[in-house]
Amino acid sequence: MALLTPQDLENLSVQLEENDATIKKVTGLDVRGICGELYGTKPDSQKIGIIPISSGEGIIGNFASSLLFIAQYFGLNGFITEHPDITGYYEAVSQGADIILMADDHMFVAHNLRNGRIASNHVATGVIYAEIASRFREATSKDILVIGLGRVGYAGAAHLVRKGFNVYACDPNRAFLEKAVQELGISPYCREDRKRFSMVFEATPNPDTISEGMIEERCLVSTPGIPCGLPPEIGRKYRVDLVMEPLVIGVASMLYSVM
Ligand SMILES: N[C@@H](CCCCNC(=O)[C@H]1CCC=N1)C(=O)O
Ligand SMILES: [Mg+2]
Repeated sequence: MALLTPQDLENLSVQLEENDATIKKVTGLDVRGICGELYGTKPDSQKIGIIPISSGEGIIGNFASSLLFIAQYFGLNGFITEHPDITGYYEAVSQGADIILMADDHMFVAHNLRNGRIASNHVATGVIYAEIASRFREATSKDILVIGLGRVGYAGAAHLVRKGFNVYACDPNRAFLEKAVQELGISPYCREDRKRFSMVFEATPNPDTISEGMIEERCLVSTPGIPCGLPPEIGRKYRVDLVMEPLVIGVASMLYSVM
């Protein structure tokens, strides 16, 4: 799994402001509004214990401080533990954390100690970015394209199927595609069909996965993927809105889902 870098997390508040404005423009709601409708919850000043985890590739610069910014942005009472790992866990619980946020190289979780709910970043991120794409007010049909069927893409595709969208999907890994066809009933997207979409949810760790033949002249691309799947020249040539932000939107989805 691709890990965030400290550079990805610079200017997070600017990235959030720009993306929230775009989301509001194309869906009618901002991130708070969409998360509230998606999960039927709202933040209530819960205490958020942020625990740095030193396993694997180790602590990522800007990661814990970014989570603190996100908690505060959504009106929550965040704190970063002085120590990492188990010592940090003990500290967070002793300090009365209602929700624990911590990540190793494979899983990033939000665990609500009061109601027992737990969320993973990859599912919460897939769901929220798919949801954003599906709420494009100028969409011309219920057809939606999902690019990438890994942990994030699959979760988003499953969410869109549940919501009754016509999900077309592609992934270079044929086993991933087969699994999604079997389990979700999605339709494989083939370039030869020359079918164009006004809503695209992209969840791959590769650049330039979106080509001209895939999108309508007016289109919304929603992606947590790093680097961006939309080539800049295509974004300029067509009336494409892009929602792309490395962490805040996915973490908002995690937090709202465990409230
Ligand atoms: N152990 C490190 C955090 C590691 C996070 C790795 N996971 C990712 O980069 C995922 C989460 C969102 C996007 N990619 C620390 O505590 O500083
Ligand atoms: Mg995000």
